[in-house]
Amino acid sequence: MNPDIVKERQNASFDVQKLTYILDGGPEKTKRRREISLVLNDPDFDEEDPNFLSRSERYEQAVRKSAQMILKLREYGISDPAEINCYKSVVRGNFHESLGLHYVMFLPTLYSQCDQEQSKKWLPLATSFEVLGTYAQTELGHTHLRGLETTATFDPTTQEFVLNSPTVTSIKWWPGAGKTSNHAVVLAQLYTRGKCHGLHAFIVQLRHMDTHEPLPILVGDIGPKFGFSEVDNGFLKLDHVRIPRENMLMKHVEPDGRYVKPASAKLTYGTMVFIRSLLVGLSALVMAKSCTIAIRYSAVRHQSEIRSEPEPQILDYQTQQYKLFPLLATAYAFSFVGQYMTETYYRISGDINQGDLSELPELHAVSAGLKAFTTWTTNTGIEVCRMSCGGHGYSRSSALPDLYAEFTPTCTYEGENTVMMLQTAYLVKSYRQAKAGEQLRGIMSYLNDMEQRHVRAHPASARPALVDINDLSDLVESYKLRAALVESAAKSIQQELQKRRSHEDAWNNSAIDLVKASDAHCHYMVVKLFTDKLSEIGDPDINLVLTTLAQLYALHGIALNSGDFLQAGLLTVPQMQQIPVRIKELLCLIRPNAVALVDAFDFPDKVLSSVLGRYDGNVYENLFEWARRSPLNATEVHESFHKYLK
Ligand SMILES: CCCCCCCCCCCCCCCCCCCC(=O)SCCNC(=O)CCNC(=O)[C@H](O)C(C)(C)COP(=O)(O)OP(=O)(O)OC[C@H]1O[C@@H](n2cnc3c(N)ncnc32)[C@H](O)[C@@H]1OP(=O)(O)O
Ligand SMILES: Cc1cc2nc3c(=O)[nH]c(=O)nc-3n(C[C@H](O)[C@H](O)[C@H](O)COP(=O)(O)OP(=O)(O)OC[C@H]3O[C@@H](n4cnc5c(N)ncnc54)[C@H](O)[C@@H]3O)c2cc1C
Repeated sequence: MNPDIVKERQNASFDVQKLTYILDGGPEKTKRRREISLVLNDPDFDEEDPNFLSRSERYEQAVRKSAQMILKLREYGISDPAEINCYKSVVRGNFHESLGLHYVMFLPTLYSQCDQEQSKKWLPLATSFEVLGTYAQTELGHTHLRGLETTATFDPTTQEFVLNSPTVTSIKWWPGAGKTSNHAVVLAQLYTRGKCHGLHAFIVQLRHMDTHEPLPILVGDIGPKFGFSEVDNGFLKLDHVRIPRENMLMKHVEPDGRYVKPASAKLTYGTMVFIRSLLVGLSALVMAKSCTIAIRYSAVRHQSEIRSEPEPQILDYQTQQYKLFPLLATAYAFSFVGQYMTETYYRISGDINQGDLSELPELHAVSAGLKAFTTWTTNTGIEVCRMSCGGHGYSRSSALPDLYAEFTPTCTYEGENTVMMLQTAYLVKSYRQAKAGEQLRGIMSYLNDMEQRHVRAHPASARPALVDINDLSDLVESYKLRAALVESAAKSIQQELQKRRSHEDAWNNSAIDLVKASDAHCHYMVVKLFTDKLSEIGDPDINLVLTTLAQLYALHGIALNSGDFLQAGLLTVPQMQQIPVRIKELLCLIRPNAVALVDAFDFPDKVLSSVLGRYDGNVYENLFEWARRSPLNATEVHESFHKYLK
């Protein structure tokens, strides 16, 4: 064990184990997660580092691993969806898998959209992996759902739907598992009796069940990408492909071609809401991994000098702390927001299953906004962690390049982040409702007292200094009032309408304000949920260290967005000048606990897959060993010497 890291652990002021329990949701859950993590000792999962393999080898390795995972899940009797998720994220490490989409999109779509008869047919096939599925929605030319071109036309004479990609731009593009899957959920515009009824989901067989040869359908892999090398993102061109009427999910077409409206057309989009909710938790996980790597490495890396003494640990540099500790605070904040998002998703989808759709718009708005907010923040955070590791952060051995490349598409898939932020129609609607005197419930209820607060851009000098920057509840209140930026967005729309612009143009001309409002709303939610969590934590040592992190998260966010807080008169200039001073004090308070705080995330070394983030801190000898495994070192003299240099 590296002596620096031993010393760091001795300095901790709290019980790491107890904090792990809080993150997991209780000691029982930690125990179970650790039991599941033991699978890492299984020799069947001993693999070469994918960074030393070609794309085709990586794909093959991932398929082998996916198949092994399925067999082991059965062998160990793991069937609870949360446990399957845990098991898979342990085994998968930092990479995605070819069968990932079957689990996260295909199966959930079947679970939520099959009727009884369809469930009876498809669920046994899909859960036994005879049917391997993908989710084909996006097209070469479109992702906006109303604009999708693929058609499904009902033919009552044969009781079939005819699926067609009428143009090049309508070719399905991106769906994972282009080479792996034999079925797809295809999203297409439904036509029956000559009328279009909008987007619906259909199950389409793509490949022969024994030979895996494609049916008369063009299907394949779209080629190498920024990351996701293990995943065979695919294309799919359908040329008047016929499927039985029973393959339409939720069956909205009667045998005579009559269309039966669903309770809400948006239920077809349910799988996206599910994944967006999951991505909040994934952001927390990846931020936590990145911080673990960068903070442990910063504790064992010595460089330059502060005083004329031996080289200090780089974690002692104030600037290093300023780069990393706000991200550490963010990892904790997002962990609690992830827990909230999961609970909210299951609560509201439970109500939806019982026929109560009243909270669907809020679930959609919250999951879309938090997905965008947390993935954007995490994406930039991983890169800060990588940079903070200097040159070694650039090596794939650090895992940070892989974490970045695998995570960055979360800002794009399941709804491009700007587009997701623009799903703020709900916010503006709520604002208008509150202004009209309606009492809002839930997370939007803060808009109820907007009129009394009069939060508007007028001189700060005309306002009382509301905020004690050392008081978390005051900071939460400031974020809440800043979230009233929605008022500016609503006003911008109003002004555009007064200029006789159409509603659509008024919306587009106010889009920057709308995204800002949405961002401020999400930021408020994160600060509030983090602060609320503190009241549940009885252990005084843990409460203290998490309170310090929550204060840092809140103040750092104000410092980054100082213009908003000053403009709205929520803070005075002298208070704003106090914030950097307080932030520096908080960095000093966090410093002795930094390593213990990342230890509490409890990532086994094999899951982190990072030479820099090793628990024992023995970085240099392992970096050397890792480099020696590089395929370029397989021979002492590379063949290119004989071919070109000699
Ligand atoms: C510790 C915990 C660890 C947890 C770890 C968990 C591990 C999980 C691993 C997860 C890894 C995942 C790996 C996945 C691999 C990649 C998967 C990628 C898959 C995809 O990308 S699939 C394709 C996704 N595509 C999109 O998301 C398209 C985005 N576009 C849209 O959604 C729509 O076009 C848009 C922008 C919403 C507009 O919709 P549209 O209907 O065209 O527009 P309207 O203006 O007509 O809207 C009408 C109305 O409906 C409301 N609306 C829209 N969407 C929804 C919805 N989903 N639900 C409810 N309501 C919705 C909208 O707000 C409008 O409301 P109004 O009241 O204003 O009428
Ligand atoms: C790794 C990966 C895996 C994927 N897996 C799947 C899958 O399994 N199945 C599937 O169906 N799809 C999948 N996708 C596709 C993914 O869902 C889309 O890429 C995503 O929805 C974004 O759409 P787009 O690529 O068309 O971007 P575009 O919508 O073309 O975005 C391009 C730019 O235009 C801007 N823009 C677009 N619309 C608006 C607007 N209304 N207002 C303001 N700005 C706007 C965006 O902000 C962005 O800056 C995957 C994508 C990736 C990268």
